[in-house]
Amino acid sequence: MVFVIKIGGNVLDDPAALQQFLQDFALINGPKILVHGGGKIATRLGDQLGIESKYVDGRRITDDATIDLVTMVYGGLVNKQLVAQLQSLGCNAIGITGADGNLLPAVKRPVKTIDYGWVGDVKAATLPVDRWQLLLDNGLVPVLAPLTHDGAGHMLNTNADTMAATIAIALSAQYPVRLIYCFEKKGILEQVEDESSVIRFINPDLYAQLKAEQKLFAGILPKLDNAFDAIGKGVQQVLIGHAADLVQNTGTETTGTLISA
Ligand SMILES: Nc1ncnc2c1ncn2[C@@H]1O[C@H](COP(=O)(O)OP(=O)(O)O)[C@@H](O)[C@H]1O
Ligand SMILES: CC(=O)N[C@@H](CCC(=O)OP(=O)(O)O)C(=O)O
Repeated sequence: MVFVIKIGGNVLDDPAALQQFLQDFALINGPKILVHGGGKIATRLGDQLGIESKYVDGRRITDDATIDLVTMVYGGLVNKQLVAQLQSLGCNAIGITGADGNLLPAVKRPVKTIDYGWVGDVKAATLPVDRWQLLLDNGLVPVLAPLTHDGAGHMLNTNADTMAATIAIALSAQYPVRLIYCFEKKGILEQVEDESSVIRFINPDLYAQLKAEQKLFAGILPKLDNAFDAIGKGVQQVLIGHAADLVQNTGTETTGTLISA
């Protein structure tokens, strides 16, 4: 089993929660990949530099100044701090973006009604699975920043949830894969303020119902879209759960919200 694990911005921004998560991640046996976000940190550093953050449908509008900002923040600061922390825990992390080794080819999102700027779209079919296998077979643990490139010399800002789903889909042709989205809540919650209201299993019908009841909003919507896309394209299991529950969620008795084929 390969674990593709995504860690989101709220946990990255909480040093104690992050330290616990990385300790747990380091202990997972077998091949694993960590995909990280960092939107919240980029927004804060952008504010300090006078670069305003604008989002449409959960995707950051990425102009010239913003692509430089996120390349520095995601590809530099966040990625390398994660690698250093994992190395200190005995985990042989190798920090990369989708541009490195052309591991995650992308195209610049075409302008339709909205111009997202330097934002990348990725497709599982273009992923060089054999090159990922080279890393995994040699015991390296890829730590992937949410950046790709356009093949014409530009970096592209790319949603971390979508990158994790895309990698999981591509690898699922070769391995059983569990995709785990770790964030700061116990799972998809029936009532967002009530951590005891975890919905243990979700399918497209329940998703549509919860959406109609307006029980889901903001970042959880694209996360679920990515999760269902992954299941529809061959990933065996997707788990959405708390970063602090990672150990349990890599076992057989999971907690959090499970979506399975
Ligand atoms: N029903 C729900 N259950 C859990 N989270 C929800 C729900 N509805 C909305 N959310 C929001 O979705 C957010 C998670 O999405 P996002 O901020 O994009 O996470 P991350 O940055 O970790 O990927 C939660 O912090 C929460 O505020
Ligand atoms: C295109 C796009 O929106 N990219 C995201 C990439 C970071 C990310 O996904 O971070 P979280 O998972 O922490 O939200 C952004 O810049 O916010």
